[in-house]
Amino acid sequence: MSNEKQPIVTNSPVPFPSTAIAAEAAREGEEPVAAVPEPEAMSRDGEPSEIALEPDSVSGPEPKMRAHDVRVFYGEKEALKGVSIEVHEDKVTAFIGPSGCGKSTFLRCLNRMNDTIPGARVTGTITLDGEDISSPDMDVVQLRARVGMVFQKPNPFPKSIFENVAYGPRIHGLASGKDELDGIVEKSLRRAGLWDEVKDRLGESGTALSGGQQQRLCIARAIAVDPEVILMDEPCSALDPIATAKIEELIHELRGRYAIAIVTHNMQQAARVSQRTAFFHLGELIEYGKTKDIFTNPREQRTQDYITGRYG
Ligand SMILES: Nc1ncnc2c1ncn2[C@@H]1O[C@H](COP(=O)(O)OP(=O)(O)OP(=O)(O)O)[C@@H](O)[C@H]1O
Repeated sequence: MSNEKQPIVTNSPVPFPSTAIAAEAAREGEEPVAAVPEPEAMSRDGEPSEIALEPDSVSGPEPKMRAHDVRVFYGEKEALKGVSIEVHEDKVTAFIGPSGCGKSTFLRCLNRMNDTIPGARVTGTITLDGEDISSPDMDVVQLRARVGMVFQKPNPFPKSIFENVAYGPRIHGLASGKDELDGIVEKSLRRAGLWDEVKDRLGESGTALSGGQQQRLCIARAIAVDPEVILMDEPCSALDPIATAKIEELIHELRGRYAIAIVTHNMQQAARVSQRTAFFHLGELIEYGKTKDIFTNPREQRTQDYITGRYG
């Protein structure tokens, strides 16, 4: 068999239902490609790519979030070098690339989590529904409710399952009374695919759940404040294959209700769950496009090398 351009979408180590997700991901993509390559993207022969588009030339529906020329500095070091990309409401966008290429750094830009890192400085523009998230008018607490985050390691509060989910709606004043709060907790746990497993033990500690359940609890916690975007930073890397499959299935179900961006080291996972993929390398966005195209017909040699396992 030829070694070239092996599509990896069929190479799933995780059983059904993720296989079904992969099939859908592979079918996905009749709409125009919202490709926004890094402006300096080079083609395989080293010439500037003819198909590189300026970010503003992208057609199609207005993205939920748009990043333009985003740079991140940790002290003097430029960790992210002018990234322009879009996150769409009805799509899962995967960020892939070798360790240290800036995936998590970029993800954190989308809800200003880098503000919490001493010495980190972000330039460029990121909009949410057209509104600059760095503007003085943007309340960062509200922003992080609208753009929620799920981390690599499940991090439930050391509180009850109920309180883990109720905490956010309570501090954001989303429920006018106990019944409404109960309703939000149930709805969020249902959407996170956890309700049936925990409905009889809501008073137990969230930390007593299995790793996969904890991660779904963290997703329920993010959902409870009614976000528009959910950012996931390697949400399955601490989970076994069965728990991973459940999270992937959940991502599939949540798509459409929330814009989702996911950082993953696992290319099969990116292929299974996403409709758009962005490949980062050494702080640059090398290529961004339909997941199917990135994995079966990448434009850039560096993408091809990465997805075929030549480095990373
Ligand atoms: N808090 C920080 N302070 C200083 N440098 C940092 C910090 N966080 C990340 N970096 C550096 O920024 C670069 C990008 O890191 P980042 O964690 O975003 O990459 P990544 O692609 O998510 O990596 P991984 O896949 O290993 O998690 C790396 O060189 C990293 O060392």
